[in-house]
Amino acid sequence: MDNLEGESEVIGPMERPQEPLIYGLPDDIALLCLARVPREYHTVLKFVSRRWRDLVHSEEWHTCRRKHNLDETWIYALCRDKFEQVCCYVLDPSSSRRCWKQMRELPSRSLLRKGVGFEVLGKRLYLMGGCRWSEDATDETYCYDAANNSWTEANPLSTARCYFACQVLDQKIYAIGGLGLNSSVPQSWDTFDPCTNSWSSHSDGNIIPEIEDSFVLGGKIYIRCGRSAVTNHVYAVVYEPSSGTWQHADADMISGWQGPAVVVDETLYVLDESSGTRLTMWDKDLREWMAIGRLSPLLTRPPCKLVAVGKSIYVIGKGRSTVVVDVSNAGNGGGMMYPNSRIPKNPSSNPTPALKRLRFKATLAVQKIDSGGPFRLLQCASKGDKAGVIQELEKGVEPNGADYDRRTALHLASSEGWTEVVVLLLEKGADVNSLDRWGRTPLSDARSFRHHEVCKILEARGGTDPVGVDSQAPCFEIDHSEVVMDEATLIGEGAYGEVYLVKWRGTEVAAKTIRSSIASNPKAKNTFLKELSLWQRLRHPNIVQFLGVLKHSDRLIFLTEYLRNGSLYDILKKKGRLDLQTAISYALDIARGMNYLHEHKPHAIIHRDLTPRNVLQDEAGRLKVTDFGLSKLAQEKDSYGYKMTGGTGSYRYMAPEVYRRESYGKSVDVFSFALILHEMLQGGPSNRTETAEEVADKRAYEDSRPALSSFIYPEPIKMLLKECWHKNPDCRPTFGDIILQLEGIEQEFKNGRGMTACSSCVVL
Ligand SMILES: Nc1ncnc2c1ncn2[C@@H]1O[C@H](COP(=O)(O)OP(=O)(O)OP(=O)(O)O)[C@@H](O)[C@H]1O
Repeated sequence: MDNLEGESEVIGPMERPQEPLIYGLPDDIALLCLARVPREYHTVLKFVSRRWRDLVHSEEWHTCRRKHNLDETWIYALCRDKFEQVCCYVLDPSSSRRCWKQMRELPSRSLLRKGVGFEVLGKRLYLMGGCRWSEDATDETYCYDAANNSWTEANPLSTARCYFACQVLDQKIYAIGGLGLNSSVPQSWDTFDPCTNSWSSHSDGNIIPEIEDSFVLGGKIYIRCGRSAVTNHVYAVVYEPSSGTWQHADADMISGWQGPAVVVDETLYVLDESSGTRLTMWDKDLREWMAIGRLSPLLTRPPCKLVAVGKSIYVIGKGRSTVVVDVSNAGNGGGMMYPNSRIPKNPSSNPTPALKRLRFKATLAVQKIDSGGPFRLLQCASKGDKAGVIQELEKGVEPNGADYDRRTALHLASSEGWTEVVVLLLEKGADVNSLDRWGRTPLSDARSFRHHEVCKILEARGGTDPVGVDSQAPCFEIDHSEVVMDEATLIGEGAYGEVYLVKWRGTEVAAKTIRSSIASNPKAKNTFLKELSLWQRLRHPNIVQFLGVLKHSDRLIFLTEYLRNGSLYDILKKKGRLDLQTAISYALDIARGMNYLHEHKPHAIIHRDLTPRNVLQDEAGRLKVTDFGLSKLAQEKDSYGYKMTGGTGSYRYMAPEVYRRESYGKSVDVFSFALILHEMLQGGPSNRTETAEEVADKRAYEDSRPALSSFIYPEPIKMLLKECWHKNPDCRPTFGDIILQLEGIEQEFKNGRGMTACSSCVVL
């Protein structure tokens, strides 16, 4: 607007008549058309012309959008990063690619402040007051205009304050109580009127100190201080605008205000975080608090903040973990409540310190060692990064999963780099040079993973490494004479060649033969051997174990462990649809194996070709992932003269970005995983009438996804699938997240409540 006025002074409307917004349309109609453009595209509009830019910045634009119900609510979250600096994130709840995005520039002076006030008024965001250890409370106020995406210094608060409450009532900002430069600040409040662009100050002895939470209900502001640790009493007061005074609030209503509160449609909701996270609602007619439901501790990361948008409550916890609950669908009764959706956290942020995870694993290992029983290490590895789960486990809930003997535990700990667990196991008598069945010692494992700390510990205790595997080492070679190839039984055929069941030193193993079109091409053979040497360093219960390459063979043949039950493809073909519990348990197996690959150091291993054919089952029923990394070769089909995707149908599981030949990352495997989980519950692939390539094409260019019938897919599984096959790769969860979600669902199932799927929610 300033620019527009300034410009008209120089040029003048008489000299150059203003161009219409859209040629051939009167401006008022053009404005109505343009105002319909969603907010995420406003930046694009601004680049069209100066007039359009000024229009998007103008109050007229804002008023027009509001008048026609076109205005959109975005959520802003003020956070503190690991360097204790203030940072602000924004979320567009209506976007199909919902993700928290960081706002670039914040006023530099407020970056290190604490106790800053933060409030939204119309299209403006206000950052008020705050203090630092080296700076008293300030009255500085900054204003962010969402329309032109810029911060400006605004009129300062009447009173310098920090750690105060902020609310908006009757289009005015209230900055209430907190701490300041003198003792009267906690009993005072300032109001900001945008019409006069000024602050005014007031005081009232009833305002409580140390305000912990606030909300506006029925045209009144409620504030409460922390609960008394002795009496558990909640103390709150309410502001009556008619008299301009603060009075004691309704005791019954306030009694349930035990956590962060939010108002939806003039109804008060509170998230009680005292044990787990429970959503409750104040029924003003019955004058009592009603339990709405519990949110899984796997999904929420307290302490949380609540924000209401329409009928949805956004529960935003640590690390901006966000779940959305639609209160019109939430039902009540206090049972487990599944959020309507979940906003994936920013993939780049992982605030959990590694040490915490390590300690947690060690704790469990100690428990198991002391009780003389076997160990359960893997579950700790995958669960350790969620505070909620740690608490749950510490309360004595056993993780489900496999037990490990001391030797296997030591091998696992060495390859995972669990220093403390390695020390514990050695102290408790584990053999430092115990060989696994592939002839490797814990030191071989630690070296191949470059876990230097673990290597030092093992070397100091006499650890040796007979295999001598390091990153440059060639593939472990197996003497041809040790393998009985004459009695080989053909068990399958894939893109690279045939697979045989053979005996190696008396043990049944799978021998994979590689087509001569690859083996005779030195470059291809080299790449292949490199991939195999990476595979040989991996060991995980959900990864098929690589054994070695046959030495002096005229063909390229490598051996892996033999999985008697065949592939998941065979299982689904034979059994059809799996029951929910089996599907979840299988999905967990795959996710754990994949998580191990994705967390591989120094570089993540991307499978690229995760399909039911590449998931095999052992005799005990456990699923293992195989053939990762090898698909890199298959993509270069022209040079090697063979084709990965057509025959085995990998196109059906291909992420859109791979099909479109765009750059891609780990999340391509998450996409494939979703289709496998979908298939397990459905009994086979969807769109069977179409060719695999047609299916992939539609997924890539028409965003088509398999149907999710409510009769088959319970709500939490639907949610998970939608997240995993999200068209934006950045919005897909990691396998670590997937494991947590699946474990939560599995736990609910095991608790005996079962799941009844219905169209809108899951009743547990
Ligand atoms: N280690 C194994 N133990 C038991 N059966 C196996 C093993 N490896 C492979 N198979 C069987 O052999 C079949 C062919 O395997 P292979 O890995 O060569 O091809 P694929 O996975 O079916 O297809 P692609 O090569 O395109 O990934 C599998 O479907 C499976 O039934």
